[in-house]
Amino acid sequence: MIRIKICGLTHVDDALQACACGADALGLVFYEKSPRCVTREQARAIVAALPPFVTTVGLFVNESPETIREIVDFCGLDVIQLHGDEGPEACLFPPHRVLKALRVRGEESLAGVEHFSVSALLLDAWHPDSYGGTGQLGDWKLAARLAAERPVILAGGLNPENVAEAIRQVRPYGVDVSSGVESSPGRKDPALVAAFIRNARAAL
Ligand SMILES: O=C(O)c1ccccc1N[C@@H]1O[C@H](COP(=O)(O)O)[C@@H](O)[C@H]1O
Repeated sequence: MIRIKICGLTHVDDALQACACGADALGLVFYEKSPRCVTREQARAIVAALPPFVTTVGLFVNESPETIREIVDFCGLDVIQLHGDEGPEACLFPPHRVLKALRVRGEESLAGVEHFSVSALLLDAWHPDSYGGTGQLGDWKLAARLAAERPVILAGGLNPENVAEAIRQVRPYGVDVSSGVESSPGRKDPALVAAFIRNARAAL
């Protein structure tokens, strides 16, 4: 069964709509340079409004461990997503589960992945000017190779049109989408979110 994460929520109503469509996880971005960045207070209000059995993920880019722990505790987040240049030793937050994002640009981007003791690797597209949320398509061939060995969450440029084919080719543990289901940066389009989840579930 494919797990689906909708990332970059900034409003309670968008988050509830994603849950109503069957999202397994919701991502909240704590990176000031992102157009999807939320304050701790906004994130806490979104988490508090969610129904049970939905996993909340806090996304951080090169943030200090102390700040990450503070935010995770304050907001009641379930999972930590590290989407910057964090090395293996910076990905340990017991007892929290961690997703480490790798921005893939060729084979060498995956050198040393065996050193990451994380719940899953999230494979995103590489972009020269941005850490993520760019809508740039990832490398599905490399992702498929890694997904055969360990849990991989596929991200980067997914949308309702390509998500089923991506799942067929890569066979990931889960998929993650941000810009591909937006009406504008930070706001989700209800029809696109519904179509993304429907098409992902219909894959395979
Ligand atoms: O969403 C952002 O603004 C963001 C900023 C910094 C790092 C990661 C970010 N988002 C993550 O990027 C990938 C791919 O996004 P997209 O679907 O291509 O728009 C995804 O994991 C987002 O969670």
